[in-house]
Amino acid sequence: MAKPHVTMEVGNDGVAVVTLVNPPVNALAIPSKYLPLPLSVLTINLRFFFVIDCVEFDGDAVIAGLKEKFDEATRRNDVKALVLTGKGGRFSGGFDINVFQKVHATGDISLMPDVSVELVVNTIEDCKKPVVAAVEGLALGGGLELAMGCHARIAAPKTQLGLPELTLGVIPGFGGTQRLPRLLGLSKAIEIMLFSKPIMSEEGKKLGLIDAIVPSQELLKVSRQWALDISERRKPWLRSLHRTDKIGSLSEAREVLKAARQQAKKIAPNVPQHQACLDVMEEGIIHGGYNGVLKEAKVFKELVMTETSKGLVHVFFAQRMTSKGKSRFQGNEIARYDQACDCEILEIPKVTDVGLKPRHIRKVAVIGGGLMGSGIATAFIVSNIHVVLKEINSEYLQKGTKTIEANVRSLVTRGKLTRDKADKALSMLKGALDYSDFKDVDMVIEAVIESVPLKQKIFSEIEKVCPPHCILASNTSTIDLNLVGEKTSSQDRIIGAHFFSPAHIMPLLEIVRTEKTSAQAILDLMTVGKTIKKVPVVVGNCTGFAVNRAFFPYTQSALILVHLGVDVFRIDKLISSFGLPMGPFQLQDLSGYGVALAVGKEFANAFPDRTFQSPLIDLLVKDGRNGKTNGKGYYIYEKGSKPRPDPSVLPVIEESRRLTNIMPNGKPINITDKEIVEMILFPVVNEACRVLDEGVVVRASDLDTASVLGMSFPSYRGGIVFWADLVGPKHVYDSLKKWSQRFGDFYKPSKFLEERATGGIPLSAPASSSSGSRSRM
Ligand SMILES: C[C@H](O)CC(=O)SCCNC(=O)CCNC(=O)[C@H](O)C(C)(C)COP(=O)(O)OP(=O)(O)OC[C@H]1O[C@@H](n2cnc3c(N)ncnc32)[C@H](O)[C@@H]1OP(=O)(O)O
Repeated sequence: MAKPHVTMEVGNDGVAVVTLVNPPVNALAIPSKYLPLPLSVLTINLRFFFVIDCVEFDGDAVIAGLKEKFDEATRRNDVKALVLTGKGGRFSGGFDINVFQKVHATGDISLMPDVSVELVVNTIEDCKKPVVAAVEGLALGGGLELAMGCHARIAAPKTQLGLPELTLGVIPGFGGTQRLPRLLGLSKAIEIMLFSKPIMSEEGKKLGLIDAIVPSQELLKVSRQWALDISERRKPWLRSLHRTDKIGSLSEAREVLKAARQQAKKIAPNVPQHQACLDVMEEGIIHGGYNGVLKEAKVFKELVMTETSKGLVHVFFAQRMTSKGKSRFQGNEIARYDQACDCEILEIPKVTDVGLKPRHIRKVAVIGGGLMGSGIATAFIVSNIHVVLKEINSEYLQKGTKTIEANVRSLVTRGKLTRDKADKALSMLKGALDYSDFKDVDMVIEAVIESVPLKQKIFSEIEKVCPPHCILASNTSTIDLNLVGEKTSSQDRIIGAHFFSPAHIMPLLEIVRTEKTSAQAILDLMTVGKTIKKVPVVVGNCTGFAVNRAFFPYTQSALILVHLGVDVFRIDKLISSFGLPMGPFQLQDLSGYGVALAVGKEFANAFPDRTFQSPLIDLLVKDGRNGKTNGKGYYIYEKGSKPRPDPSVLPVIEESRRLTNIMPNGKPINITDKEIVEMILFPVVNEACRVLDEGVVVRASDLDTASVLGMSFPSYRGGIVFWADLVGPKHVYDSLKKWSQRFGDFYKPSKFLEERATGGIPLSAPASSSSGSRSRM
């Protein structure tokens, strides 16, 4: 892998073209002065046992290279003007996020370079010669900020422009909070930054961020000419930071900021970067752009060190790690460093490390057109993959087809799909009432109800009608796949493709392998999973797999608390305040009591020592409640209004409490808000420890990704294992131990947790850090 660098070519026209070279996204890397020696951290958990072995490379990084080339161009008499661009059709994906990770690992903020004044203001914006940015593909974060420091921006069509820094727990740090409002107005700038929503160059042109859009092949030619035109005063020489024309009056700006602060409180109540971003913008409006830049740099550095940034940066890399064969070196604990490619090899054991090539999946059959089946079918057709949807009668088939049409329409309404693409997608769907269309499918995904005999029947039928290469997948969320495939002789083709509802929207795809599933089937499903824009996480076979298994104690513990006398609505409110989209009882209303009962039964069979038997759901059903489906559960659901707590559910809960009779001395327990949250989430951590111990996931960060994408665990907390490590395994262990003595074995700490907590080892440390781990991979 070539080292990140910057090139400069000076043409006969007197224009120096300065090019960022750091594939794949031309991230703005810093001199690797303090980079750790890769091998020193390979088996050590990066976040907790970081060892710094300094090695000095010189002059190879993008930021240092940029300064050097600009200085040279300024000095040279044959250079009249400059064009800044990126190699490989992508301008820049921004500042190198690996540096954040290193700062988090070492706690050394001095690794962050001071770029915003020295490079963007002094070197680029105040350059004695005009500078034009030639932008293509994407200009995100620091990439767009460099472009905004230039005196004009020429873009290729459909270039993505955005400042997504808030998704990493920081704010733009190269002057973006100051220049974006000055270029396109305060309201639009706030929208782009607060929602981290990129715009296309076409919109950028309308708003004034982009000066011209030209075809890709003319980008450099036009940019060179534009730069010469500025130098010869045929075009204006504009410094963004000096502009005020789009900001409006101070009182108008304050009104806009006030409204944005209210909105930020709603959309991001638990994180600091949204309010900080608005404060920094306000500083620039009141005291001028340069002071804004200074405050931005200070706040940026403070935010980098927050737990929010640590969590979000962890999630950024964890998501990209789930299925990667190779990756640039990041010091990941699970990886093997490969000197030949100067990268690390992140393997899915016995899948990505055995030299297989993925096969192309062209046609998929989905069995069952219910909520899950129709969502899955939608995900495939919108990614240009043919789907045969099979149902048992024409009424169900019609219902399934209608749901798919509605799904596709909703994607159009939300701007995720054009009308043309929607029509094309729907033309790729075919309904079927028998197996005649299955003879040339590459994969079948069964998505019928959770019934072992029914699934066994279906799998023995499809084994006969599908071609021998066809992958036979089940969307079961809990049932052992060995059972599903028991009546077939195709165990090597049987695999779990566990989507999360709504399947066309939720990004997680749990790929469940049994001991017999072939590596080829796993690789193919991983590959097609990425094609349909899912994040595939390969997991081992056990009841509930990784996500549902780790999270089954979530509802269980909430139920225990209710039966100990804690109010359901208090629990839901606290869990929402913690950052999950809703509490466990509203979730039960939403997913339906039938699902809760069926899934509960599976877990009770598999883990009888840690299930809590409660009559509550039966009592709710007897009381005419079915959750959201009939508008009445713990909450009342009415069209057009938010769910409202239903006080009439309280006598039903009282009856359930009377029957279980677990309140100490018959009295509700006294408990703090913090303890409620911990009593619900620490059992999840405990189960996650068992999942890690049994090797159900390849690496701890996969469970973090799965918890964020499958359970909507707040990404700014980094995922369930990451969060537990921040809270401290010792605290989790001590609390569970205390509760187990008071409330029973449900809370008993697992062996893995005990070992890690007492040994002072993070839960995310690799298996070799503690003894006795088994693997299901
Ligand atoms: C001071 C400044 O204000 C602070 C900043 O600039 S912070 C950075 C702001 N920029 C961002 O947040 C952009 C983050 N990146 C992305 O959103 C996406 O990667 C992308 C839209 C650029 C490309 O997406 P896509 O084509 O799907 O490829 P994706 O797999 O995500 O990325 C390709 C590789 O580039 C890496 N990468 C992307 N952006 C990166 C960045 N800014 N720094 C370091 N690596 C980056 C990814 O980690 C991945 O590496 P890998 O192949 O070794 O795993």
